[in-house]
Amino acid sequence: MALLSVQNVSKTFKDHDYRVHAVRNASLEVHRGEMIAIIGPSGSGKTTLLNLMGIVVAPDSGEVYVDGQKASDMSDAVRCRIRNQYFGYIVQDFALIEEDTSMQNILVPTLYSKHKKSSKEYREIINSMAEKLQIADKLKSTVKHLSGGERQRVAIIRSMVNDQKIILADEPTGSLDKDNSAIVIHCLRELAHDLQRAVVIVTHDPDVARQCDRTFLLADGSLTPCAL
Ligand SMILES: Nc1ncnc2c1ncn2[C@@H]1O[C@H](COP(=O)(O)OP(=O)(O)OP(=O)(O)O)[C@@H](O)[C@H]1O
Repeated sequence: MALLSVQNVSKTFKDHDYRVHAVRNASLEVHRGEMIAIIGPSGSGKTTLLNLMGIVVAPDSGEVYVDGQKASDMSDAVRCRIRNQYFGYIVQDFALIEEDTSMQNILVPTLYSKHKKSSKEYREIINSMAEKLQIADKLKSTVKHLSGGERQRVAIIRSMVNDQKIILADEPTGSLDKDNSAIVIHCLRELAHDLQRAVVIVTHDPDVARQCDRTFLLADGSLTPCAL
């Protein structure tokens, strides 16, 4: 069974007097252990599709299933719990708390977790991931002193600290140079292939998309598989 199944979803926004068809009848199945890229021009609906996949936004029509559970059947409380339990988000501008340390930022999702681990267990997970991502020495640093690549690696650890199974990354390399971009993509590949998470990356960058297992093109809200 697919970990995340998006079936014929559409989303329209009303913008003053006219309607914007942000996503039209899109379908996609995401499995454990794979990294998927969604590419497309600006305004083609990529962020909206990611929000639909992450059950942040409800579709006008169509359905989203998370690990077989139908999103439209969930109460607000259940949807919120499923979102926290299953999804990790990585966004372009990192969305970190600048005045806090890397460790404090990474621990934020654990504050809302229903299945709390002991602080020793969290420390072990975080230290092992930080070693892999080569930022173990930055865990006690204040985020405002970190480079862009370091911040993004902190955001990656935060996205998986609660054992989230699906990582949704919106332009995760958008503000990074080539070297840092390569490190971040390498980390996301490890999350997918070694740790069996499902990773979905929205990107403008064909080089990033080429490193994914499958690529889809979103054009004017319509999603189609694409070979690069
Ligand atoms: N809340 C909203 N209200 C009105 N229109 C919206 C809203 N959110 C998105 N849109 C419109 O829907 C379309 C798709 O937007 P979206 O942000 O999903 O595109 P995108 O592919 O992620 O763009 P970019 O690559 O520039 O970030 C755009 O025309 C956008 O203006």
